[in-house]
Amino acid sequence: MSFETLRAYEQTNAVCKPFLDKPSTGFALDAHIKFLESSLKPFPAPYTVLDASKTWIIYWELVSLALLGRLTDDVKEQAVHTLATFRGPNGGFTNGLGHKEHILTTYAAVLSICLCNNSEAYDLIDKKRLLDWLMSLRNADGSFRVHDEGECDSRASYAAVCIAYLVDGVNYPHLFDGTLDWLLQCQTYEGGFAGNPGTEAHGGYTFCSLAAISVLNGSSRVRRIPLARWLTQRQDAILGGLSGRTNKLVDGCYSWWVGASVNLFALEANSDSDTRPLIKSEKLQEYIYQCCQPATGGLRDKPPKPADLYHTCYCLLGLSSIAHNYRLVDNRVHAQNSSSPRYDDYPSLQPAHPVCCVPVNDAESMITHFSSLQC
Ligand SMILES: CC(C)=CCC/C(C)=C/CC/C(C)=C/COP(=O)(O)OP(=O)(O)O
Ligand SMILES: [Zn+2]
Repeated sequence: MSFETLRAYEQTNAVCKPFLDKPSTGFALDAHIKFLESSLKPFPAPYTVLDASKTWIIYWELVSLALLGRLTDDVKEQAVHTLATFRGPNGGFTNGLGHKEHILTTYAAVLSICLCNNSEAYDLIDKKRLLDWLMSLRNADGSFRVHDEGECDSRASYAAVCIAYLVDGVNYPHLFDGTLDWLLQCQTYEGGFAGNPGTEAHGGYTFCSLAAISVLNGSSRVRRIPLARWLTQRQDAILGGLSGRTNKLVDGCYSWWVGASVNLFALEANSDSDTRPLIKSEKLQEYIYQCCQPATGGLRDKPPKPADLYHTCYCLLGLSSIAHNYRLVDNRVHAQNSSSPRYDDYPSLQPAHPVCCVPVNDAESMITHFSSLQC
C-alpha cells in the first residue's frame, strides 16, 4: 500500500468512526422521501453538469421512489413524456436533441420504462429496432461498444444483456455469440472482474460481468473460490462499508455493485459450504445508516460528502439486497425477506432484481409483456 493510499484510508477511518460511534439512527425513511420529492421539481432534476445523463437522473429518481413504494402515476406520466422525446432514429435512446444513441443511456431509459410498468411506457420501445441496434454494437469477439465507434467494456455487454433480457430478446439470432466467453476472460488473477480482459478488477465491472454471465447461463464457468475471496475482501473490517477495489476506500454505492454481486454469487451456489455469507450484512447496514444518511435526507458515498441521486439509488438498492434472499425457479428470480435483524426498519423496501436493478415485480411484468410480442 502506498503512503498516499494509507493516508487516505486513515483519513476516511478518522472521519467515519465518530459517525459509527453515535447511537444508531435507523433508516431515515421520511427524510429520504422529502429529498426525493424535492428533486422532482422540475422533472428530471436539472443538474447542468449531468446534461448528458438525463435518462440516468430519471432512472435514479424512479427506482429510489419505487424501492420506497412511493412512485406515483403522476411521476410515471412525466417520465414517459420526457423519455418519448429521447427516442433515437435506430431504436436506442438519447439524452435529448443533439445527443447520440448510447447503450448506457438506453439501459437507463429501458429500466425507467420498466419502472413505469404500464403499456404507455412499454410502447416507447420498438423491440425489433432495439435488438437490431444492439446487434450493430456487437464486436466480432462477442463484446459490445457503447455506441458506434464508442469504447468497449463489460458495462456495455451487461447493458446489452439486461436490455435484451427485459424485452425477452436474449435469443435474438447471434446477438450474444461469444459474449459469455469474452466476459469470462474479464475475471482477473484477484478473483473479481475487470472492464476488459487484462485490466483491474472492480466492483462495478464485477456486478456487470456476473449479472450478464448469470443471464447467459455461464455461472458454472466462473472461478468461484478467488471470486468469493475477492468479494469478502471488499468489506472494511472496521467500518463495515464496501470498497470497489483493492486498496481503495469504502463508498455507499458499492453496497449495491458488490452487495448484488454477493447475491448473484449466492444465487448460483450449489453446496452448503458455498452459501456461507461472504459479507457481514449487519455491519454493512450500520455503515449505510450511520455514515451514508446525512440529516438533509438522501444517501451518500461517505461523510462529509452531500447526498446525491446516484448514491441514493445505489445505497437503497444495497439495503434492499441485504434485506432479501433470492432463489431461481425456472430461470426466474424469486425474493423473500432475509433474516436481517433490522429489516423492520424499512419494511416497505421492495426486493430488487439482482440482474436488472429494479424491483423484481417490475422486471417480471416487463418480461411477461414483451414475451407476448413477436419481433
Ligand atoms: C451499468 C453500469 C453503468 C455500471 C457501472 C459500474 C461501475 C460503477 C463501474 C465503475 C467504474 C470505475 C473503474 C470506477 C472507479 O472510480 P473511482 O476511481 O472514482 O472509484 P474507486 O476509488 O471506488 O475505485
Ligand atoms: Zn460511489
